[in-house]
Amino acid sequence: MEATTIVLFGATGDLAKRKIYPALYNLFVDGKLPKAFSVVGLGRREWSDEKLQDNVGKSIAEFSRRKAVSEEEQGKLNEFLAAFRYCVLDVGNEEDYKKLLTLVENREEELGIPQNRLFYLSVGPEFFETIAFRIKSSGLGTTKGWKRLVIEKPFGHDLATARDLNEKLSAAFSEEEIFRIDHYLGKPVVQKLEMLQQANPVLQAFWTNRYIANVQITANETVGVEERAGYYDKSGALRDMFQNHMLQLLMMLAIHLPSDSTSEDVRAKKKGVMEALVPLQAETVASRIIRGQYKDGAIKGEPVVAYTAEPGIPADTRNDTFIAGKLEIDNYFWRGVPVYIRTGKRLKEKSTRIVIEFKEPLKQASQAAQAKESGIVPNLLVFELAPNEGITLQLNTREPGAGGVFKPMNVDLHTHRDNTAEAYENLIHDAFLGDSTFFAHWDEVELSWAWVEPILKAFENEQVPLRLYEAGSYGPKESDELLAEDGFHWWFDDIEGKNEGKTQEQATEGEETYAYHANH
Ligand SMILES: NC(=O)C1=CN([C@@H]2O[C@H](COP(=O)(O)OP(=O)(O)OC[C@H]3O[C@@H](n4cnc5c(N)ncnc54)[C@H](OP(=O)(O)O)[C@@H]3O)[C@@H](O)[C@H]2O)C=CC1
Ligand SMILES: O=C1O[C@H](COP(=O)(O)O)[C@@H](O)[C@H](O)[C@H]1O
Repeated sequence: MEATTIVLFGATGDLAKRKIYPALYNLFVDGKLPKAFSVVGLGRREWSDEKLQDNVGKSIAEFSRRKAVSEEEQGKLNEFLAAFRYCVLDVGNEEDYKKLLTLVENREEELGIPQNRLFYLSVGPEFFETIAFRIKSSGLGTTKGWKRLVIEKPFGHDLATARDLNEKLSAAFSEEEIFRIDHYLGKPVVQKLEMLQQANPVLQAFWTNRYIANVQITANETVGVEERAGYYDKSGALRDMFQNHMLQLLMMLAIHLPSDSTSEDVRAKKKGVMEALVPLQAETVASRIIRGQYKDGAIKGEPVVAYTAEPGIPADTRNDTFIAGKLEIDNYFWRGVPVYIRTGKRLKEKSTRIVIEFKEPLKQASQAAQAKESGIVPNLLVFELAPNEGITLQLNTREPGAGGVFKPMNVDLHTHRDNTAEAYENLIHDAFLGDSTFFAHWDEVELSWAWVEPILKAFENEQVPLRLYEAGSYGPKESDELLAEDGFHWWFDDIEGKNEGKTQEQATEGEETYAYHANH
């Protein structure tokens, strides 16, 4: 891996503290950073190099999956911290960039490394354009090595602003140099989706409308708006989660990849999925999309306030904290397979998963009824992203002497091993390598915004009712009805509450299956 200087805008901020420093440290310990690297942290705060190093050390102690406990580990940590320098910079101040350029060049000279520069924008989106412009105008972007831009979400507020931002970034960086982070693409199970398909012809063969009855993508959260009222009330679940993370999961799931696929192939296929996604019309939005907002309620026995009573949220806000939708992909593989997506805040449990429900082989009504009677459930392929990670295939089995009654049995295809790399580690490592497979290409971002545009308009024009749901529930009942109309239901919702407060693992302890609500 080539020697690199990371220029980190937003080095004093929350994301750097919670995600970026721990990720860099774990990569360093794993020997996955370049042998020679340097980090130049930036912010307006009057910090010194030592103050930054001290804060990075604290962030690792608090947030890293690896801690520096032993003397040897402490030595390694000190070696890591020695790579950090700090520079006070206000993004709008041209003079500050000159100072920064001098510092970066001096460091490159000191370490004897080429001018490979990775600019990481961990700042608010209002600064993205200015920074890209200043990187160019100050000469920071004129390197004898390579340059890359890693950029956090949100990428635009709608289609027009996203296009505008992209145009401005393109004046300073080419598409190949822009790495748009969508941290869901860094999640280990999501990265396995690609590999599983490529390496297993049997899965490829079943990945079609011939065998699949429906797909369900869920990202339920228990947290509310947290400290981000200002951002979230202008964003809502649609912009915050659906336009990016949820549609990225859909793309990753729906692509068909031959075993020798390249990064370009993956991106071309993802673009193809977005192009095949049946657009919603103003008249169809209300029948396909459920918009929700949480009322007060209780989560794991603790009372929580309504969204409108959260600090910093206007009492009359119509913002969406929940969204569910029914989508269709009109291509050879997926035509006729409904894809249901839901995500929301203040729901009963944290659960992020993709469920592929396979068709029932028994076609006749009498046989289907008989199958139900005897306990047969559909085959499911489940990708569990959170709170635990795992990939499971649910099959039916019958023990001798059990009165002919079937019961579900799980085949574990992958289980989480402790201390594996986290999303940010995977993504930052790829950015060092220049591998953009798991970053969002502009085409995908543009098509995603274009697809959600009618929903944004319909919300604005109040064409979709705002359904209030109790905090601690699974969202508005209309979200269940969306599936019920097609004869389906959301898998694994713990509606009877028998797994209240338990992790999925605890919930399934001693059971042969984790299909603990399969009979819903
Ligand atoms: N936090 C998170 O979990 C996530 C964050 N993101 C995204 O990451 C980005 C950063 O978020 P987060 O770290 O939470 O934000 P914070 O508000 O915690 O940090 C903002 C950073 O920007 C710096 N900054 C603000 N104004 C200026 C300025 N005029 N000139 C120079 N630096 C400035 C601040 O430094 P100083 O105050 O010293 O100037 C600080 O380091 C955002 O785009 C956010 O949407 C994405 C996913 C998750
Ligand atoms: O990007 C975001 O993601 C988090 C959820 O991420 P996860 O990895 O915990 O599933 C969400 O809480 C936040 O609102 C959103 O901005």
